[in-house]
Amino acid sequence: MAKVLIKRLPHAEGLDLPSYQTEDSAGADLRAAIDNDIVLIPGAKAMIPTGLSIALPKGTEGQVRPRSGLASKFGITVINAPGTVDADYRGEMKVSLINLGTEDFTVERGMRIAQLVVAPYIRADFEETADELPETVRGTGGFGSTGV
Ligand SMILES: O=c1ccn([C@H]2C[C@H](O)[C@@H](COP(=O)(O)OP(=O)(O)OP(=O)(O)O)O2)c(=O)[nH]1
Ligand SMILES: [Mg+2]
Repeated sequence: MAKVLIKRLPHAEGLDLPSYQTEDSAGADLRAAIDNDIVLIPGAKAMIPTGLSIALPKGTEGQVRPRSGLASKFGITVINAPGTVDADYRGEMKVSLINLGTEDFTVERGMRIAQLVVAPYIRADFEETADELPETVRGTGGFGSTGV
């Protein structure tokens, strides 16, 4: 368990903090901190505020991922999935939703719209080389090179 400090902005007053729904859930659900309903017509997108700013531990990122129920039932997903919340970001966390379904979808205040996975990452020290890259069996094969 990593301690993550959260700052609640005024428009998140009364809403639950991100919460894990079961003991071993990887994602903590994020809630919509909106005053009025937002109707997403098919194809429409909207940036939904969470009303929260967070300070993730150094060396971790927040991955903003879709909820599979909203995606499979209604076609509601996160446009930039997985969104990246940097450990040094102190602005409001937001969720970019899009309606890929065929019906209008109404986002209501407090609705659990996406989930946040806190994950470790490593940073690369990118170094250009004039030599060949280390050889591998795969080589340049990709994009279906191993068949379906
Ligand atoms: O789903 C998301 C994705 C990003 N962010 C915030 C936190 C993140 O640290 C910041 C920047 O995100 P990103 O690097 O993905 O966007 P960018 O377009 O590269 O913006 P920037 O130039 O600010 O890095 O925006 C969110 O609140 N939700
Ligand atoms: Mg960026």
